[in-house]
Amino acid sequence: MTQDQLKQAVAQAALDLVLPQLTAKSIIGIGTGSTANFFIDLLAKYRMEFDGAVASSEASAKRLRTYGIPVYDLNSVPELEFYVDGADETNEHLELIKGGGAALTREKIVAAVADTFICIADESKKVTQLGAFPLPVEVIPMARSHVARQLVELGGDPVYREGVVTDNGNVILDVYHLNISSAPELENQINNIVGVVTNGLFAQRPADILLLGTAQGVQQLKRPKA
Ligand SMILES: O=C[C@H](O)[C@H](O)[C@H](O)COP(=O)(O)O
Repeated sequence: MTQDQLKQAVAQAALDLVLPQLTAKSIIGIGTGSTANFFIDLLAKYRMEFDGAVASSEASAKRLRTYGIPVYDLNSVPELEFYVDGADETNEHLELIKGGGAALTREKIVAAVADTFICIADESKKVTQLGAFPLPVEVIPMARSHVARQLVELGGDPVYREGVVTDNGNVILDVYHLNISSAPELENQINNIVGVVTNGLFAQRPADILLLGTAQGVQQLKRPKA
Protein backbone atom coordinates (compact mmCIF):
# COMPACT_ATOMS: atom_id res chain seq x y z
CA MET A 1 0.00 0.00 0.00
CA THR A 2 1.16 3.54 -0.67
CA GLN A 3 1.49 6.07 2.15
CA ASP A 4 -1.59 7.89 0.83
CA GLN A 5 -3.60 4.65 0.90
CA LEU A 6 -2.55 4.13 4.54
CA LYS A 7 -3.58 7.70 5.36
CA GLN A 8 -6.93 7.15 3.67
CA ALA A 9 -7.44 3.90 5.61
CA VAL A 10 -6.87 5.61 8.99
CA ALA A 11 -9.12 8.50 7.99
CA GLN A 12 -11.85 5.97 7.20
CA ALA A 13 -11.23 4.19 10.53
CA ALA A 14 -11.62 7.51 12.39
CA LEU A 15 -14.84 8.21 10.56
CA ASP A 16 -16.15 4.73 11.47
CA LEU A 17 -15.36 5.48 15.11
CA VAL A 18 -16.88 8.95 15.23
CA LEU A 19 -19.92 8.63 12.95
CA PRO A 20 -22.12 6.43 15.18
CA GLN A 21 -21.69 8.93 18.02
CA LEU A 22 -22.62 12.07 16.10
CA THR A 23 -25.90 13.90 16.54
CA ALA A 24 -27.38 16.83 14.62
CA LYS A 25 -25.82 19.10 17.29
CA SER A 26 -22.28 17.68 17.14
CA ILE A 27 -19.33 19.94 16.36
CA ILE A 28 -16.14 18.12 15.45
CA GLY A 29 -12.57 19.36 15.98
CA ILE A 30 -10.59 19.02 12.76
CA GLY A 31 -6.82 18.99 12.42
CA THR A 32 -4.42 20.01 9.69
CA GLY A 33 -2.31 18.25 7.07
CA SER A 34 -2.63 15.59 4.42
CA THR A 35 -4.05 12.89 6.72
CA ALA A 36 -6.60 15.29 8.22
CA ASN A 37 -7.53 16.31 4.67
CA PHE A 38 -8.46 12.70 3.86
CA PHE A 39 -10.69 12.75 6.95
CA ILE A 40 -12.38 16.01 5.85
CA ASP A 41 -13.04 14.57 2.39
CA LEU A 42 -14.68 11.46 3.86
CA LEU A 43 -16.61 13.36 6.54
CA ALA A 44 -18.11 15.68 3.91
CA LYS A 45 -20.29 12.82 2.63
CA TYR A 46 -22.08 12.81 6.00
CA ARG A 47 -22.65 16.56 6.12
CA MET A 48 -26.27 16.15 7.27
CA GLU A 49 -25.36 14.01 10.31
CA PHE A 50 -23.67 16.76 12.37
CA ASP A 51 -23.76 20.51 12.91
CA GLY A 52 -20.28 21.70 11.94
CA ALA A 53 -16.59 21.86 12.81
CA VAL A 54 -13.85 23.78 14.57
CA ALA A 55 -10.68 23.94 12.48
CA SER A 56 -7.07 24.05 13.67
CA SER A 57 -5.90 26.09 10.67
CA GLU A 58 -7.09 28.47 7.99
CA ALA A 59 -6.30 25.79 5.39
CA SER A 60 -8.58 23.22 7.03
CA ALA A 61 -11.29 25.83 7.57
CA LYS A 62 -11.18 26.62 3.86
CA ARG A 63 -11.41 22.95 2.89
CA LEU A 64 -14.36 22.40 5.24
CA ARG A 65 -16.19 25.42 3.84
CA THR A 66 -15.76 24.22 0.25
CA TYR A 67 -17.87 21.23 1.30
CA GLY A 68 -20.47 23.53 2.87
CA ILE A 69 -19.52 22.45 6.40
CA PRO A 70 -20.01 25.35 8.86
CA VAL A 71 -16.79 26.31 10.69
CA TYR A 72 -17.25 27.67 14.20
CA ASP A 73 -15.02 29.90 16.31
CA LEU A 74 -13.79 27.78 19.23
CA ASN A 75 -14.90 30.50 21.65
CA SER A 76 -18.52 29.94 20.68
CA VAL A 77 -18.35 26.18 21.23
CA PRO A 78 -18.90 24.97 24.80
CA GLU A 79 -17.91 21.37 24.15
CA LEU A 80 -16.01 19.34 21.58
CA GLU A 81 -16.48 15.60 21.74
CA PHE A 82 -13.80 14.67 19.21
CA TYR A 83 -10.64 16.11 17.73
CA VAL A 84 -9.25 14.22 14.73
CA ASP A 85 -5.75 15.07 13.52
CA GLY A 86 -2.53 13.64 12.11
CA ALA A 87 0.97 13.74 13.59
CA ASP A 88 4.59 13.87 12.49
CA GLU A 89 5.71 11.32 15.09
CA THR A 90 4.09 9.23 17.82
CA ASN A 91 5.48 6.92 20.47
CA GLU A 92 3.83 4.06 22.36
CA HIS A 93 2.49 6.47 25.02
CA LEU A 94 0.66 8.37 22.26
CA GLU A 95 2.87 11.39 22.90
CA LEU A 96 3.31 13.24 19.63
CA ILE A 97 5.40 15.65 17.64
CA LYS A 98 3.23 17.91 15.52
CA GLY A 99 3.66 21.12 13.57
CA GLY A 100 5.26 19.98 10.32
CA GLY A 101 2.57 22.10 8.67
CA ALA A 102 3.08 25.00 11.15
CA ALA A 103 -0.38 24.59 12.71
CA LEU A 104 0.83 23.36 16.12
CA THR A 105 -0.54 26.14 18.32
CA ARG A 106 -4.12 26.04 17.11
CA GLU A 107 -3.92 22.23 17.07
CA LYS A 108 -2.84 22.22 20.70
CA ILE A 109 -5.67 24.56 21.66
CA VAL A 110 -8.34 22.46 19.94
CA ALA A 111 -6.86 19.25 21.38
CA ALA A 112 -6.97 20.81 24.87
CA VAL A 113 -10.69 21.45 24.58
CA ALA A 114 -11.67 18.09 23.06
CA ASP A 115 -12.85 15.17 25.19
CA THR A 116 -11.27 12.62 22.87
CA PHE A 117 -8.28 13.25 20.65
CA ILE A 118 -8.08 10.70 17.86
CA CYS A 119 -4.70 10.72 16.14
CA ILE A 120 -4.57 9.26 12.62
CA ALA A 121 -1.20 8.34 11.14
CA ASP A 122 0.50 5.93 8.81
CA GLU A 123 3.02 3.51 10.31
CA SER A 124 6.04 5.59 9.23
CA LYS A 125 5.12 8.00 12.06
CA LYS A 126 5.50 5.45 14.89
CA VAL A 127 8.87 5.67 16.65
CA THR A 128 10.47 4.28 19.80
CA GLN A 129 11.77 7.68 20.86
CA LEU A 130 10.47 11.04 19.66
CA GLY A 131 12.92 13.44 18.07
CA ALA A 132 14.12 12.17 14.70
CA PHE A 133 11.57 14.61 13.30
CA PRO A 134 12.83 18.13 14.14
CA LEU A 135 10.65 19.69 16.83
CA PRO A 136 8.66 22.71 15.55
CA VAL A 137 8.54 25.67 17.92
CA GLU A 138 6.26 28.66 17.21
CA VAL A 139 7.96 31.89 18.22
CA ILE A 140 7.04 35.59 18.39
CA PRO A 141 9.14 37.09 15.53
CA MET A 142 11.16 39.57 17.64
CA ALA A 143 12.21 36.76 20.01
CA ARG A 144 13.56 34.43 17.31
CA SER A 145 17.29 34.82 18.08
CA HIS A 146 16.78 34.80 21.86
CA VAL A 147 14.68 31.63 21.68
CA ALA A 148 17.20 30.00 19.31
CA ARG A 149 20.02 30.63 21.83
CA GLN A 150 17.95 29.11 24.64
CA LEU A 151 17.18 26.06 22.51
CA VAL A 152 20.91 25.56 21.91
CA GLU A 153 21.34 25.62 25.73
CA LEU A 154 18.84 22.74 25.84
CA GLY A 155 21.02 20.75 23.44
CA GLY A 156 19.10 21.43 20.23
CA ASP A 157 20.07 22.77 16.82
CA PRO A 158 17.33 25.25 15.85
CA VAL A 159 16.78 26.10 12.19
CA TYR A 160 14.58 29.02 11.12
CA ARG A 161 11.82 27.81 8.76
CA GLU A 162 12.29 30.55 6.18
CA GLY A 163 9.32 31.98 4.37
CA VAL A 164 6.78 30.47 6.78
CA VAL A 165 4.41 32.65 8.80
CA THR A 166 1.89 30.84 10.98
CA ASP A 167 -1.84 31.56 11.01
CA ASN A 168 -1.09 33.55 14.18
CA GLY A 169 1.53 35.76 12.49
CA ASN A 170 4.55 34.09 14.09
CA VAL A 171 7.63 32.19 12.89
CA ILE A 172 8.77 28.59 13.29
CA LEU A 173 12.09 27.20 14.53
CA ASP A 174 12.65 23.50 13.73
CA VAL A 175 14.86 22.00 16.42
CA TYR A 176 17.14 19.12 15.48
CA HIS A 177 19.05 16.70 17.72
CA LEU A 178 17.04 17.19 20.93
CA ASN A 179 17.23 14.37 23.42
CA ILE A 180 13.56 13.73 24.14
CA SER A 181 13.80 11.17 26.93
CA SER A 182 10.98 12.86 28.89
CA ALA A 183 8.57 14.52 26.48
CA PRO A 184 6.27 16.12 29.14
CA GLU A 185 9.29 17.70 30.89
CA LEU A 186 10.85 19.04 27.70
CA GLU A 187 7.48 20.35 26.51
CA ASN A 188 7.24 22.47 29.67
CA GLN A 189 10.88 23.58 29.56
CA ILE A 190 10.56 24.90 26.00
CA ASN A 191 7.20 26.53 26.66
CA ASN A 192 8.82 28.41 29.55
CA ILE A 193 11.27 30.23 27.25
CA VAL A 194 10.11 33.82 26.86
CA GLY A 195 8.98 34.40 23.29
CA VAL A 196 7.85 30.83 22.67
CA VAL A 197 4.16 30.58 21.80
CA THR A 198 4.16 26.81 22.01
CA ASN A 199 6.12 23.79 20.84
CA GLY A 200 5.08 20.76 18.86
CA LEU A 201 5.36 18.23 21.68
CA PHE A 202 1.93 16.90 22.60
CA ALA A 203 2.87 15.12 25.81
CA GLN A 204 1.00 17.05 28.51
CA ARG A 205 -2.05 16.38 26.36
CA PRO A 206 -1.23 13.28 24.29
CA ALA A 207 -3.69 11.56 21.95
CA ASP A 208 -6.36 9.35 23.54
CA ILE A 209 -6.67 7.00 20.58
CA LEU A 210 -4.11 6.29 17.89
CA LEU A 211 -5.27 4.79 14.59
CA LEU A 212 -2.13 3.57 12.87
CA GLY A 213 -2.23 2.53 9.22
CA THR A 214 -0.09 -0.53 8.51
CA ALA A 215 0.18 -2.91 5.58
CA GLN A 216 -1.67 -5.46 7.74
CA GLY A 217 -4.57 -3.10 8.47
CA VAL A 218 -5.42 -0.29 10.87
CA GLN A 219 -4.20 -0.82 14.44
CA GLN A 220 -5.98 0.92 17.31
CA LEU A 221 -4.02 1.94 20.41
CA LYS A 222 -5.74 3.52 23.40
CA ARG A 223 -4.23 5.55 26.20
CA PRO A 224 -5.85 4.84 29.53
CA LYS A 225 -7.80 7.92 30.70
CA ALA A 226 -6.36 9.43 33.89
O1 LIG B 1 1.12 21.41 11.54
C1 LIG B 1 0.73 20.35 11.01
C2 LIG B 1 0.24 19.20 11.74
O2 LIG B 1 0.79 19.00 13.00
C3 LIG B 1 0.04 17.91 10.96
O3 LIG B 1 -0.96 17.22 11.65
C4 LIG B 1 1.27 17.04 10.86
O4 LIG B 1 2.31 17.78 10.27
C5 LIG B 1 0.99 15.77 10.06
O5 LIG B 1 0.71 16.09 8.74
P1 LIG B 1 0.48 14.97 7.64
O6 LIG B 1 -0.81 14.30 7.95
O7 LIG B 1 0.44 15.74 6.34
O8 LIG B 1 1.65 14.03 7.68
